[in-house]
Formats: sequence, structure tokens, C-alpha cells
Amino acid sequence: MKQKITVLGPGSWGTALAQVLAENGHEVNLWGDNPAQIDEINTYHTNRHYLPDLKIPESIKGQKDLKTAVKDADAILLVVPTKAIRSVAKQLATIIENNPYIIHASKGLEQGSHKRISEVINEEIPAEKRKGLIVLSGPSHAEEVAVHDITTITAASPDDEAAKYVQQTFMNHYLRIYTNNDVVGVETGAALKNIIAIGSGAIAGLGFGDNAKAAIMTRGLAEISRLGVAMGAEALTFSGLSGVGDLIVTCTSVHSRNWRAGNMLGKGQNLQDILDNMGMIVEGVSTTKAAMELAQKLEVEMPITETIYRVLYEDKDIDQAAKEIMMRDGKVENEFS
Ligand SMILES: NC(=O)C1=CN([C@@H]2O[C@H](COP(=O)(O)OP(=O)(O)OC[C@H]3O[C@@H](n4cnc5c(N)ncnc54)[C@H](O)[C@@H]3O)[C@@H](O)[C@H]2O)C=CC1
Ligand SMILES: O=C(CO)COP(=O)(O)O
Repeated sequence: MKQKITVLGPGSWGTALAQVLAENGHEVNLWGDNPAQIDEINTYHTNRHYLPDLKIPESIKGQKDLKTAVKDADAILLVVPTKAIRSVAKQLATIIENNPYIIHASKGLEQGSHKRISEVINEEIPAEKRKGLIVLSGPSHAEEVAVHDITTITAASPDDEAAKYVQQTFMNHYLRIYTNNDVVGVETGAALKNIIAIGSGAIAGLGFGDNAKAAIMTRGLAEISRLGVAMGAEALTFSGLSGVGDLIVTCTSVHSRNWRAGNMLGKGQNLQDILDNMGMIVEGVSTTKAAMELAQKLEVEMPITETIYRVLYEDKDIDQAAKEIMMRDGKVENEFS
């Protein structure tokens, strides 16, 4: 059935998902906080900064006013960077009226509180104001979804009906959706893979090859799983789309902003310059800090995350960091701790 859906965050992923929904026959509002960008979407049906080659379906309406954007929406999809989730959810809570589904497709952990995104949304928009709360996540570069490349992702919710709603609403011939009830696993896999993607890019930037890439992805997955399970995730989820799937796509693709940032770091560029020039969110930088603090709190060993933290936040020489992580005490591979 045709749904009225509002997408909040007209960046690369929000725009690609708005296109999916419009192509599936839904009525789509795309809200953002940059009026010039909304004018561009409505006038030229483009979003050149984020997806330069995309012709946006004309049925998608750019919206500048949040209250107008979400009026009568059946579902609201948050796709703003993690740091903006709480403030957007807080605003939403004061204006939503008709009990919509709340979906999010962002990847990160809140700074300071280390909360997962659905925890933040749940605090700001309690269950009585909405239907289900669903996480949409998995290996999906916006640039490829926008051109109908085959993509598979996960709709995770403790509420099966809500996850199925998202599956039915978003799924089509190029975007296949699976449901999952392990929200903790899906959200932690999604957030933590960005840290490993920075490392994977750095390794390539330093000139290392495919063996090193396989090493960081495999050992990265081990520490993602360790922290995720300590947070309450099911270990099996990390073998799925939001675990190993997203790790592969982010650690191997030039589309990844996290990989690209790491790559430039490996080539000797300055972190602040990289972030200033990216012009899009690089979630892994702040997630590294949150994950490092969480790992200390939960006493989980995360040597790759710790190494990347030292490079990002303590100016550790990246070449030296790569040598030191290789020279740690020998370990048993098939032990979980
Ligand atoms: N780009 C991709 O391929 C994918 C991105 N994601 C996740 O989706 C989230 C958004 O990523 P992108 O779309 O890539 O980011 P982006 O950097 O391309 O765009 C972010 C958008 O959010 C808007 N925004 C920022 N702060 C805001 C605020 N306070 N209020 C309202 N709007 C605000 C910006 O104006 C921009 O339109 C991130 O958590 C990312 O990890 C997930 C899957 C794929
Ligand atoms: O999450 C993504 C792909 O699944 C996008 O990764 P980046 O944020 O690194 O571009």
C-alpha cells in the first residue's frame, strides 16, 4: 500500500533511500536543515554535493520545515549523522501526532553516553508516541544504490511486524531486505565497522597489500564481535549483513568515506584537513573514541581500535603504530576473549 514517508537528512544515504521509496511508489518528503540544498532538490531535482550524477525523482518533495515535513507521515526515517540524532529526535517528539513508525539508517555511537542510536531515539521518542522503532542497516554505499546496483540490507527491530513493514516498504528488485531481531548486534556491527574501515584505508595508504587487508578485516571482526557481545549482541549477527557484510563493503570500497579518510592518513595527510575536505560525515572518527571508552569500561580487548584511537587522537606515528600492533604478544586465534 502507498505510504507517506518522510526522510530526515538529505545527504548521500538519505537521498538514495528517498529515491528507493519514491521508485517503490510511496509519497516522499525529504527534509534538511540547509535551505539552499532543499531549493536545489525542488528546482533542479539534483543534490550535486552528495550524489553528483543523480537525477532525483520529481515526486520527491524537499522540505525546509520539519513540522510540515512530518505531517501525516506513516513512517519517518532518520538518516542524519549520529551527532545530530538526539537533537532531531527531540524536535520530532514535540510535533509528531499520528503514531508513525520511526526508522533510522545511521551508523555510530553517541559521544559521551556511548549509547546506540535506537537507544537515543527511544529516550527522546518514547514508545507511546510511535509505532515500531526499526534500524535499517547493512552493506550499502549510497552511490551504488542510487544507480540500482544489487544491494542487501537488514531491517532490525524487536517488533517483527515493524521489521516486516520496513521490509515490504523498501524492498524492490535491486534492494533486498532481510529482517532481524538482534538490534544490538545490527547497530554495533554497523557502528564499529567504520573504525576498521579507517584502519583498512590506512593500511592501503601505507602501501601494504591484500594480506594486510584480510588481516585487519578478520581481526577487526573479532574485536567488533567481542565488544558487541559484551553489549548484549548475539555473536551470529556479526556473520551477517550488518557484520561481516558491512565490514567487507566499507573496508574494500573507494566509495567509503571512512576508508578514504584512513587512506589519506596512511599517505601522511593531516586528519583535520582530511575531515575538512571530505564535505561529508566520517562517522568512524568519533565512533573510535566512543568504542575505545566503552571497551575500557566493559574490559574488552580491542587492539586495532586502540591503535587507531592513538593515531587519530594522540598523534601516534601511523607507521610505528602498524609495527607495534604486529609485535604484540602472541595470541590464540580461536579464543573469544
Ligand atoms: N553514505 C552511505 O553510503 C551510507 C551512510 N550511512 C549512514 O547514514 C548516516 C548519514 O550519512 P550520509 O548520508 O552519508 O551523510 P552525509 O554527510 O552525506 O549527509 C548528512 C546529511 O545530514 C544533514 N545534517 C547534518 N546535521 C544535521 C542536523 N543537525 N539536522 C538536520 N540535518 C543535518 C546534512 O545537511 C546532510 O544533508 C551516517 O550515520 C552514515 O554512517 C549508512 C549507510 C550508507
Ligand atoms: O556504511 C556505509 C556502507 O555500508 C558507508 O560507509 P562510509 O560512511 O564509510 O562511506
